[in-house]
Order: sequence, then structure tokens, then C-alpha cells
Amino acid sequence: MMLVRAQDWRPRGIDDLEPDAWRALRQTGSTCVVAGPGAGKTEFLAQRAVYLLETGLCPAPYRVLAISFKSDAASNLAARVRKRCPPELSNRFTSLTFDAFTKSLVDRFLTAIPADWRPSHPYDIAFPAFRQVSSFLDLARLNAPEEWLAEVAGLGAGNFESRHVGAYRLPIVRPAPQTGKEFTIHRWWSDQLGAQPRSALSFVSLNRLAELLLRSYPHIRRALQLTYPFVFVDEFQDTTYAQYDFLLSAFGGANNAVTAVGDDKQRIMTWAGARIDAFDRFATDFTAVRIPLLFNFRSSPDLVHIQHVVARALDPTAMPTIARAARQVDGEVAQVWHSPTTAREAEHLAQWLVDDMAIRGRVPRDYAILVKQKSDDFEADLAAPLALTALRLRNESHTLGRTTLQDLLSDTFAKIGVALLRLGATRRAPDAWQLCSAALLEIRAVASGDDVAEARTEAELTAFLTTLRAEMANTPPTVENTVALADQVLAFLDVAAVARTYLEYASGDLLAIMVDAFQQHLAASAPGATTWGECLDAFEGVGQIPLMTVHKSKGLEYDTIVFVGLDDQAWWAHRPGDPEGLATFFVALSRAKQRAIFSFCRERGRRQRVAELFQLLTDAGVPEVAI
Ligand SMILES: Nc1ncnc2c1ncn2[C@@H]1O[C@H](COP(=O)(O)OP(=O)(O)OP(=O)(O)O)[C@@H](O)[C@H]1O
Repeated sequence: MMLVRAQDWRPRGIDDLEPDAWRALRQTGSTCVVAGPGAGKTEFLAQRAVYLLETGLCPAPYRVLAISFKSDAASNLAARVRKRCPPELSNRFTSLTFDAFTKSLVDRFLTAIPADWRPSHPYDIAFPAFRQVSSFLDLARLNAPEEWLAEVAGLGAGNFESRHVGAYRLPIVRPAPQTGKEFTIHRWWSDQLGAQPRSALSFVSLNRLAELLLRSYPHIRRALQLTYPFVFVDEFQDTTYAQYDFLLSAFGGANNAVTAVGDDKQRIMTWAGARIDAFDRFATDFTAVRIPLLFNFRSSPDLVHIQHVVARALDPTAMPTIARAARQVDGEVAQVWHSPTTAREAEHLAQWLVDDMAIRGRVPRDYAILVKQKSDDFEADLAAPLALTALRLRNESHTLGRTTLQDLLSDTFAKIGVALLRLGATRRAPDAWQLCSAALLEIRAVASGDDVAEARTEAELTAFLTTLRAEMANTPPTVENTVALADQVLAFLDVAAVARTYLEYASGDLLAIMVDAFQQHLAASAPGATTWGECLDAFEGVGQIPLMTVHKSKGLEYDTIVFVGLDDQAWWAHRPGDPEGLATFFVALSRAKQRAIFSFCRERGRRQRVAELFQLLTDAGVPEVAI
């Protein structure tokens, strides 16, 4: 592989970067890139990875590490890098979630964790619900020494774990607690570590244990720093106390160049413990250069203008951004719809979507229906009326066992599984073939350059597909048949080998969760399908209109977004001026490339609590239309 000289390097897959993005790309030290929606922050990270790898600034065997919050963001970034540089370079780009990364450290070095905090091997993953935290705090209060009662009583279930456990650095040797808060945190740890029959650790705890490991063993920390001279953190505004502290212990004070990108105005995870001072702390702790970007490559100029009105409500000093995308629609780019009943709203929406697709030659996946929360309720209201016009709604936030549809579709195992089935259903699926053959080489641990093993693996795949094709050709897509097919895919791939191959499954039950969701969702995709191709289309959401919460829509973009439920009921927790609510509204609005519709329905609720959101739209010149 020929290296490119740094001064000759050009971006891949896009024409150019904005001047400040070039400056950020070439930074040798730590940098924070702060930019609004559609500025190309994720694209910038992908380009910087390619730049570092292709120019040899990150030479073999060193790697670039990208840490994201959500698994789909991590896989999206990895896919962008794979698309833009050859495999021998892109395989030195590691893209993981914070959770997967810290968990893999704990799993690898579990026996080295200081004895006072060491979990059982194996351990379970816990997802403490609000009610459980609440009962735990009640018990802690009952058992607290008199002098700490008031302090323990002041701890709330909503943020106890994220704000307090997450911010508590574990001392190497567990001391006697000195305060009510420490007393409660220690009890929390005792409950998780001492759970029967195995320790039950939440991801916050895993994060804390990973941080403790690095602090206790400087040589592990050093090895990490050497492996990853370049580190990226996407969506930095959502960094929690625990995650920030981990980053600091892992890479603070070293020579690693950490690039943090994000947008303060899209901070919608404060409820989950995002620290509001993350960028400022980072700038100080990592002596990072701050580089703002001002372009918006996503939204048309008219939408960028509306976004700016909302941005100013969040931050009066917000700079206007420069729209780089052209407007492609006639008429209004944004509207508020006002309907008397949910039935009328759904009927109008369905007809409008059908007409718009016909006039503009668009497909269902160009649109997204966004909601504040409870997407299942909106699915119940909208799915049937949309079906009457032959539109299929797809609830991406739908729960599948212990995961969601959206997470399943970005899961590595699920992607390989569905690609195998695609190859079973048709011979014309070159992308699926490429994905499966590359994955199988990894799963069978074939060393690169081992031609004999490569040929054997390809023959194995071909033989499996021959059997699979014959079977799929002779059986219709029924729920029963999906079970049999999923079993064959699992047996062929060898679940234990899949677990060994991919870091995210290194231990714990993530793979089991995904396998279970894969089987469930495949079975649910069969009814109504007349061919396996249709069943797999249903599985992947081809030809369906996605419905999801604003949280799930982060980082995504659509030609048109329709936000349903701009009313007091959906926004029951919103208080005027509350930055988190405004930021949620901003995230929803800024997913749109060409058009944004906000739907208010009188039957759903009033519009007092959300009056300021309507006012912002009015200020931005968005008209209200009765439907
Ligand atoms: N330099 C560029 N030239 C052309 N298009 C670009 C460029 N950078 C990004 N894009 C495109 O602009 C869109 C937005 O990019 P991206 O998703 O990286 O933005 P972002 O800043 O991460 O957005 P957000 O914070 O809103 O999720 C994508 O379609 C991307 O392909």
C-alpha cells in the first residue's frame, strides 16, 4: 500500500472540507470540534481517520480508536471509513461504544481488578430501573447512621447512578465511608458485586471498574495509549461523568491526540448524566484547541434559517451557519399542521405522504416520523391509516427482548445473518456476498495471505449457500420456517466463534440478546410476505417509513421529517426555557434536509407548556395550516 504525502492528501467521497475542518484535520494535538447539526462532524471524523491511515501518520501496527455512545453511531462511522479506504488500512480503525470498550477492558483484566471491587466471573449485566433505584435508596435511608440521614435522603433515584456513582472514583482499597453519599454509593456497589448467583453490573459500574483498572495498573494504561495514538469521541456533548473520567484516566496527560466533536445545542442526555461542562473540562484537561465549524451540508438554506432561530433560543451567541445544500422543494419548507382529531391527522398524513412521493419521486425511507416518546402509542394511531394507502410504518424504537429494532439492525451478527439469508434468497446480492465472505474469514480466524485457508472458507460458504438456496426455494416464508432458517444460520456461523471474533461480544450476553432479537424479528417479518425477498425487505425496513423517538434519530437525516405530537401531553415534563426540551426540538428539526412538518392535534392535548416552541416556529416564519 502506497502512502500519500500529508500535503497531497485529499478527502475521499466528498469534494472538499471547509477551511476550519482542514485545520482540525491536520491538528497534531488534542482538539475539540464544536459545530452545529449537519456540519459534517461525523464525516470529519471519518475523513480524519482516512487521512491518518493513508498518510502513515498512524503507521501499522498503531490504531485509531473512535468511541461513540450508540452502537449504530459506532457502526456508521466504521462503515464510512471502510467505504473510504482499503481494508488493510481500515482494519486499523476501531470503532466502539463507550460501553463496549470499557466492558472489554473489564472482561480482559477481570482478575486484576483490586480485590475489594472485583466482580464474579462471569457476571451479569444489570439495567437498574428507576423503581429499583428508588427502593434501594429507601433501604439505604433506613440503614443510614443518624448523622447522615439527611444527606442520604437528599439523593434522588433519577440521577443517583449517573451523577453520583458515575462521578465516584473507586479507591484501590475500599475505605470506611466518610459521608452519607459515600455510604450509599458503597452499598450500591455491595449490592451489585454481591448479587446472587453472580455479580450484576450496570454499564456505569463497568465504566468505573475500567477506570480503576487503568489507575491501578499503569502498564495497562500505557499499552492502551501506545496502541491508540489517535482517539476520537463523537457526540461529545453527551459524555457522562463516568465516561469523561474514564477518558481522562486513559488518555489524559499523555501524548495521545484526542479529537472530541459535538454540539452543545444537541445535548439531550442530561437526564442520563451528560455533564454540561464536558467541552470546557476537555479543553483544560487535554489542552485542546477549540475549532468551530460553520457550514451546514445537510439542510436547505430556508431550513438552516429556521434552525438558527431555535439555536439562538438555546444559545443567544450562536453564530449563523452557512447552508451548503440546495433547496429542492417548491412551496413551504416547514409547516405546523393543526388537526381536530387523531383520525384526521393520520388520514391527512397518509394522503400527503402518498402524494408527495408521487410528485417528487421519493421513496418511504426519505421520510421519518419523529415523536418525543412512547413511539408504540403513535404506532397504534398511525399504522392502520397509513396501511390503507399501502404505506408501511416501521417503529424503529420497537422493543425486541432486551434491545430495540434500531440496535438490532446495526448489530454485527444481525448484519451477517441477514446478508446470508439474502444470498439464500437471490444470487444478485454482491454487497451481501462481500460482507459474508469477509466476515467468515474473520470468524474462521483465517490469517490474511493464507490462500489455502481462504479458498477453503470460500468453498464452505458456497456449499452452505447451495443448501440454503435449495431450502429457501422450496419453503414459503412462514414463522415456522424462519425458525428453522435462523437455526441453520446460527449453526453455520458458529455462535461461539462469533463471540470470540468481535470485541463487542467478548463476554456477557450481548450476542445472546441479539441472537434472540434476530430470531424474533425474522419471525415477525414473515406474515404477509409472499417471497423470502419480501420477508427480508420487511426485516430490513425496505420500503417502510421509519417512526422513532427524537433520541433514536440523533445523527440521522431524512429528506422530510414529520414530528407528530407537539403538545403538552407528549411534552409533559417540559418547562418553559428548559434547555433539554429545546435541544430535543432542535435535534428533531435539524434531521430534515428539505422539509420539516410539526403536527399538533387538539385531541392529544393542549399547547400551553409547549407555547414557546410554537412561538419559535412563528418567529421563524413557519405558517400554521388547518388540516
Ligand atoms: N465536506 C462535506 N462535503 C459534502 N457533504 C458533506 C461534507 N461533510 C458532511 N457532508 C454530508 O452532510 C451530511 C451531514 O453530515 P454529518 O452527518 O457528518 O453531520 P453531523 O455534523 O455529524 O450532524 P449532526 O450533528 O446533525 O448529526 C451528510 O449527508 C454528509 O454526507
